[in-house]
Amino acid sequence: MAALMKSPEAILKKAQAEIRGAVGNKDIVNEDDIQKLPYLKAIVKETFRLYPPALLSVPRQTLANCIINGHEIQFNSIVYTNVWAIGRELEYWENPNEFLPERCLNISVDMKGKDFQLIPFGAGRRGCPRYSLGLAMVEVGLASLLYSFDWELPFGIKKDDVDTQVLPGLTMPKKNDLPLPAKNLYA
Ligand code: HEM
Repeated sequence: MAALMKSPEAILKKAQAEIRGAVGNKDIVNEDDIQKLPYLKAIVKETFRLYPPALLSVPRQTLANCIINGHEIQFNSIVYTNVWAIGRELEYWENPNEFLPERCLNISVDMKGKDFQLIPFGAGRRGCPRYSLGLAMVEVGLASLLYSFDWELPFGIKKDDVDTQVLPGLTMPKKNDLPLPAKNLYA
């Protein structure tokens, strides 16, 4: 929501038009609806790229000496993958620090752990085993918020004032709350 509220209003409006068009007057968004919402899915993917909930992977231990990108890694080393930095790597992402959901429309890169430029659910045999459930929870949750409510910034707060700072830790909680007045369309 912070990334959306910081972005040009057209992104939020486009997502809401897509969701409301697909869900109609059904009053509730369910998992089947999500397959008809490519723009919503692109927003979620772009959000996971910029703000992966776990910015470092769970550590791994090497079983043998190896060389990665010219760096010698010794047997028995503990290795962390910086998922946050990979998502902002210029080699893979143009204007990497910008929130641009359009870039995630029609790309083959998915988040299941086989495309290493986007690994918010980790990768390999210890990658997240409930990837599909986690992703569905976020997609249905966000789609429901955008379907049922119109959102605006608190009085006196401008887009540039919305911060995306996070606190350090295993996951990335938002540092400062963003209170958003919501208008329920279906009340
Ligand atoms: C948005 C939601 C979620 C995100 C972003 C997420 C992310 C992750 C990440 C990054 C890892 C470490 C992967 C690695 O180091 O390669 C992980 C592991 C794991 N996740 Fe998730 N996860 C989510 C939801 C869930 C849910 C809903 C469940 C269970 C119902 C779950 C269960 C697990 C378990 C059991 C592991 C450890 C797997 C292992 O060590 O073999 N996750 N998750």
